[in-house]
Amino acid sequence: MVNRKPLTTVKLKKMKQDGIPISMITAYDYPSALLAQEAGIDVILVGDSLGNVVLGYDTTVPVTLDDIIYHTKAVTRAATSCFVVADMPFMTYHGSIDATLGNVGRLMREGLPQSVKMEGGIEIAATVAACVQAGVPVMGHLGLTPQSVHQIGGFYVQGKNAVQAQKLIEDAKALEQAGAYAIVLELVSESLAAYITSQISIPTIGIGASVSCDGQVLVFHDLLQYGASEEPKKMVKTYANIGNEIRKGISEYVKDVKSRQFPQKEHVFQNEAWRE
Ligand SMILES: Nc1nc(=O)c2c([nH]1)NC[C@@H]1CN(c3ccc(C(=O)N[C@@H](CCC(=O)O)C(=O)O)cc3)CN21
Ligand SMILES: CC(C)C(=O)C(=O)O
Ligand SMILES: [Mg+2]
Repeated sequence: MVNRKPLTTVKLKKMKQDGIPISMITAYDYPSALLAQEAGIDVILVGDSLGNVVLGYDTTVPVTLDDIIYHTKAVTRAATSCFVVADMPFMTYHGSIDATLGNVGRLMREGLPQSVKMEGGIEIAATVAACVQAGVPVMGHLGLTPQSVHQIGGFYVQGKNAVQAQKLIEDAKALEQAGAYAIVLELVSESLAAYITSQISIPTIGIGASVSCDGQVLVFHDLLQYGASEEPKKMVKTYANIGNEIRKGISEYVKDVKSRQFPQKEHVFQNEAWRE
């Protein structure tokens, strides 16, 4: 059982200075958050990837603020010492500052995470600054930003030419300037991730962005092979195959039910008094 003092944005920034890598994983419910915490994870992300891995959508676009609040509530009931970040869903932080602060406020009050995450750079810098001024820590997210998949045209490596790379570098600096305390870097080359990491004082947390980042994040269902039996993406290392374990367990159960091998005497209550 892990029992540590709660992590804070201040400590996360100090981890970069001290060269201590930040471990981050997504989780979407009570048991997964509890297991991640017991395993010693630093940061839990209630990612909008729940649209893919929990709700069965093709993209994160259909995920709503209510979806994220519902799952964040479950995660924060379990995560008492991990730092919990919740994704702001598609288009919930692109209206007026008032509307954005209303959405951020609902998520913070109802879901009780320590922080929110937003995709984008210079375009959302003023929004990030407004949230930080309101007392809400914001994690940025650059590189492949899945909420913009229809604009990008697919889930591709980002920052491949000088113009795109320069934009990413400026985005990272703008987020730092706006008061973000960390930035997820998704699907960028090793050298570009290393350069961005060296140019800002806040930690970068990579996914498909090399070991040069200050931390790493993966989707729970990807690293544990929990769910659709598809080829793992290049950026994923699978550490367990719980999908196989679950399939095996359930098929044994089905076999036992069909052959009347379950339940056995030990699973059943005996009482004759009702006859009298
Ligand atoms: N299960 C899951 N894992 C994720 O990491 C994830 C989601 N869902 N949903 C939201 C976004 C989408 N993400 C994705 C989706 C696809 C690739 C992918 O197919 N990447 C290719 C590289 C393509 C290229 O070479 O440009 C790969 O082979 O890894 C990567 C990240 C990351 N996020
Ligand atoms: C892939 C991570 C960074 C994310 O944004 C998510 O899980 O939604
Ligand atoms: Mg996300």
